[in-house]
Amino acid sequence: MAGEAANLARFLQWATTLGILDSPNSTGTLSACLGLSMRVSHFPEAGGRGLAATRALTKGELVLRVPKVALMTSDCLISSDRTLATALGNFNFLSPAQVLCIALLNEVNKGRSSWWYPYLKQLPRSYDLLASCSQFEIDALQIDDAIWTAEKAVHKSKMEWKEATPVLSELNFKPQLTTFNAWLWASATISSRTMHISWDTAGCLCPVGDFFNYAPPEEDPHQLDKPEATDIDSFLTSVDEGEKEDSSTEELVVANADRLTDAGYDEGLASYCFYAKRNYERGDQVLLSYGTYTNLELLEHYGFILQDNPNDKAFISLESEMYSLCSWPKDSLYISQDGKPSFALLSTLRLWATPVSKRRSVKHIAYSGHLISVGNEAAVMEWTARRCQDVLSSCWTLMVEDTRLLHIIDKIQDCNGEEETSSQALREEIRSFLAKNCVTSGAKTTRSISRWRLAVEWRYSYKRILSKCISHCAKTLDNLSTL
Ligand SMILES: C[S@@+](CC[C@H](N)C(=O)[O-])C[C@H]1O[C@@H](n2cnc3c(N)ncnc32)[C@H](O)[C@@H]1O
Repeated sequence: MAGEAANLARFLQWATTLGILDSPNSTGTLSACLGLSMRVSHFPEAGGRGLAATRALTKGELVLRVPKVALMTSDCLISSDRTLATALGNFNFLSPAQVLCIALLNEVNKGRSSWWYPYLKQLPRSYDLLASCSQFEIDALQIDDAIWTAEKAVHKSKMEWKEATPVLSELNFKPQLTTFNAWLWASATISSRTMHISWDTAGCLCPVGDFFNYAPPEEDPHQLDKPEATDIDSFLTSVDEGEKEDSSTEELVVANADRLTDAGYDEGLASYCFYAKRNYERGDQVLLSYGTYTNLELLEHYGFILQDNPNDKAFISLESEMYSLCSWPKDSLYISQDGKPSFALLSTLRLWATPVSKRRSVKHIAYSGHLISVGNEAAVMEWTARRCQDVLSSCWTLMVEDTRLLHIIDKIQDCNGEEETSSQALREEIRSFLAKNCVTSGAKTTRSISRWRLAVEWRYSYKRILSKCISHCAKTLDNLSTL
């Protein structure tokens, strides 16, 4: 801990000399890069190390400026290292992210002699991104879609590492920096800490700017959802309105493409600039929205999830005919965090539940988000609830068991020993974890427990969405039965 504090102090001093500054109005030489608007603090429940406001901050205010010279980019690392430039020159098939990974490891390999040493020293030692998960941790996700995503992430990392291996050898790195674990560390650093820049898709590492923890964007103006039309008023309206233009799917696809951020590189100021996304009181954690992410995406790219993520979604497998019926993109067919089917999913299900011969004539109603008929709506709700229930039943633990398991994992983390449980499924899962981890070192086990916990938390949050959806369907069916 003392070492960590010393590393942080040295890093902040270094950052100050580079002109990183948390006040846009200060002039002259400052003794510290932070303190005027924010300070480094610890938020155990919301990201660990982060930035706290040292005064009231106003929404839109510039709270941090990181000059270009302090941004770690592939360009700057390569241009200052001829050996690296030559080695990379022989392997021009590598992606920008692979190049940045290699350049980052190259700096780590230099140790104290790296100009970036103070920055490198205070980076996290390990991460909990999906790509770092063992098969046990992946299986703990329980849901096929998530397991597939995690296995794909591991596979992708392995492939990228293998492709990069000849360059790592050519650069004569210390053996421990050529391993897959070292690669995972570098790629997780890049995935979870880089900021967008227009001149390199790999982004840049932004000292101090990468201390901001995440909060989801307040609202997502690009959501595909439209107002729901499940009630009888909108049903009647839709019948009165008659034929309407189909909603433009193209527009919706384009709308989902760009991400929201409250930071960006400012050419005029030649700095990366961070703005307060809302008003903050002194002591509040100052947060940044890295973008709009589901919990699975947060886990994949950043290694954490949010208990209450307004952008979380559950994807359920649909009949193949459903995908071909609709022109919405696949990723718009989901159940939202509140348990309601997305606009596109509901429209698709309504069309699918219509007899084939009638689909053409009701397509415009379905695509404008309106209920087609009471019978159709009831069929849609019954199908949706059944599909959600099937997924829940296919999981080897119930939600209540997941909650219990989280409690047990906390006890294991606190070294309080074993907890009794009457659930056979939980006993199996705990036994399997202990069997796989008893031979590994303490630090490794701690990481593994933390990733196992994340997987259980994730599956619980997914099941909660499905269970909310079942309640939503039951409520809608109830309302329909009174019509
Ligand atoms: C850009 S860094 C933020 C600073 C980081 N906490 C640090 O100590 O350097 C992003 C990482 O912080 C953590 N993080 C950020 N926001 C979080 C949140 N709301 N909840 C939990 N962890 C969070 C995750 O580990 C994520 O990968």
